[in-house]
Amino acid sequence: MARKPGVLLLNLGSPASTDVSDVRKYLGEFLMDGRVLDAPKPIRWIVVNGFILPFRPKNSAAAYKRVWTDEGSPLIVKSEKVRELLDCEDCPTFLAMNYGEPSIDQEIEKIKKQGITDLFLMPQYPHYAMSSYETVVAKTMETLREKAPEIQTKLLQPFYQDEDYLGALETVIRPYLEKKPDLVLFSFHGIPERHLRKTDPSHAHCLESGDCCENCHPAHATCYRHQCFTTAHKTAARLGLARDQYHISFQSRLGRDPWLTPYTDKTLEELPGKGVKRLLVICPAFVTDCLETLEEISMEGKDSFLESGGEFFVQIPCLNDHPAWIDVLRNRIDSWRNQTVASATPSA
Ligand SMILES: C=CC1=C(C)c2cc3[nH]c(cc4nc(cc5[nH]c(cc1n2)c(C)c5CCC(=O)O)C(CCC(=O)O)=C4C)c(C)c3C=C
Ligand SMILES: [Fe+2]
Ligand SMILES: [Fe+2]
Repeated sequence: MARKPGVLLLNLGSPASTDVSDVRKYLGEFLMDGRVLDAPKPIRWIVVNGFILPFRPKNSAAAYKRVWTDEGSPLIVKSEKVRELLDCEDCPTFLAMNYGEPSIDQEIEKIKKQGITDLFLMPQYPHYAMSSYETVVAKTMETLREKAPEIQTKLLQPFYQDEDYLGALETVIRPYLEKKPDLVLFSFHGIPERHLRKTDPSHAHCLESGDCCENCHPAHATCYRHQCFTTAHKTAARLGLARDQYHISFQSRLGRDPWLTPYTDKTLEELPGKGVKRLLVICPAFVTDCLETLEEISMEGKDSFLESGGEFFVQIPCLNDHPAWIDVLRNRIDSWRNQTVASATPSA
């Protein structure tokens, strides 16, 4: 039977609009995900509906309004551009979001209708976290099992130390070093410390000592903290940055539980007092600019750094549709296609 390959890009998703009601619907779907808020379902329901949804949607909607474009959510618009650039007739590319639209469900329907036999799943998350990579993969695999079990799949692994991804980051960051920063801050999306312990298969390694996530350990196949450190250290090495020329922090904390530290918001307030006046910030956990980079860092973070005595602040854009990143994705797709065709061709 003739094989028909296709690609499915996966990301987190945005509300349908900046209306408070749409933001509430989106946050409800997002936060009722048991891999995001991992309390038992009835408790999660009470926390989400009793304590978060009555208040947060109004503030989040205001934040989304600050970054929303005429075409829609930056995350969706930029992801769609990437999809268009990768799309081709003999290997169509689809885009689905874990929450909101385009949904995984509707895209898998489309994929099925187009007769795709082999699907390359490409989660746009460089690092493994149960609240990002794991949840989008779990939902996609469940949907495929239910709607299209006949489709063969291949899954892109977390690419936090892939030399091509690091090379693309280097290409994007390097021109900004001409601005002579005092420091480069690598700010990653945070996660609760509890999640790190849960995804440690040994249940005895991560966060057990200060440098546990810096060392080699089998637990690191699913250790978000180790993977973020690795991305930062390897990118810094490519850029020729010494250890005192860059800093690593974690942003976007939600709730009162301890999350990975140091926190980006506190770091931005403290750095000017430590003599850092000129700062570059890069957010490598996001391949696509979104609310958390464009509002939390470029607006809120910048204001806070400058108000604390900083003099120069630039947030380096995410990889988005940069040609260096599109090349990386296209190469991954091409090598998968070559392997798929080769494995489908009977040997003589
Ligand atoms: C980079 C990977 C991400 C991880 C890990 C992650 C964990 C995580 N997030 C929340 C809560 C929220 N995140 C929100 C927005 C958001 N988060 C990511 C990525 C990761 N989240 C992205 C790409 C975005 C932006 C979406 C966009 O539309 O631009 C939000 C919504 C906005 C807000 O109200 O602040 C919430 C809420 C938790 C609790 C969590 C880990 C447990
Ligand atoms: Fe998030
Ligand atoms: Fe670890």
